[in-house]
Amino acid sequence: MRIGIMGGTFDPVHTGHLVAGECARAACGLDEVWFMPANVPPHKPNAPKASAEQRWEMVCRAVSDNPAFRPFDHELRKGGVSYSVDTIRELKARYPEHEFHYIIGADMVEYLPKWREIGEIMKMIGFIGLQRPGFELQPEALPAFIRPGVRLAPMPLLDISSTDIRTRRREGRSVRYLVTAPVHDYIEGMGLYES
Ligand SMILES: Nc1ncnc2c1ncn2[C@@H]1O[C@H](COP(=O)(O)OP(=O)(O)OP(=O)(O)O)[C@@H](O)[C@H]1O
Ligand SMILES: O=C(O)c1ccc[n+]([C@@H]2O[C@H](COP(=O)([O-])O)[C@@H](O)[C@H]2O)c1
Repeated sequence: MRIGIMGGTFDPVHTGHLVAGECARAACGLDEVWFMPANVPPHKPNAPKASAEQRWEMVCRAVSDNPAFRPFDHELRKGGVSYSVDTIRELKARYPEHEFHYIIGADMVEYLPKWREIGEIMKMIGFIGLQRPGFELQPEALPAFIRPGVRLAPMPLLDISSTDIRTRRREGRSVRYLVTAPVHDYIEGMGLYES
């Protein structure tokens, strides 16, 4: 099968992530998209606000109504810092029958040259890049060894981020519809991201 890996901190998972996964699936003929929360994201200076268990629960709730979406706990189970080079190596060894593609938003496309062992990663997997407000998708600006490995998929610009959702919650503002209803219920029920 053709599998899209949607990796993220998902603190919390939001509608932008789901639309990105769906647009990548449709544009690139993916059979499934696996939503994989990072245990410790490699490049974020601050630890996630929600626990690994809470981020996992939100991802499970967010994808539960879509048969083509799956929550995938590989990096949470493994623990430690979630370097993609290790994850991709492990996935290819564990699932030789699948063809993997890595789905990322425009901010991560810009950041790709800084990923650990990016040269090795580009030999193992292709990326699907999606537009995101505030970031230019400029494949021509990427180093020559990365450029051919990044395919762009169209997506309506959605100015939604986990940071904004956490800020809204801290300020007592609504996040309804920025996250799915089951995720919204969970955030409210647990009092997540309140001041
Ligand atoms: N609105 C969006 N449109 C397109 N891609 C997105 C969007 N939000 C996140 N992504 C992509 O989803 C992946 C996971 O993102 P992440 O979990 O860090 O969410 P985030 O909203 O960027 O979080 P934060 O605001 O906490 O940094 C990344 O590849 C990111 O580029
Ligand atoms: O391996 C790396 O060096 C690396 C650097 C930055 C991001 N990533 C991965 O990219 C995905 C999106 O990251 P984030 O932090 O925006 O949620 C997530 O799966 C990260 O583990 C990976």
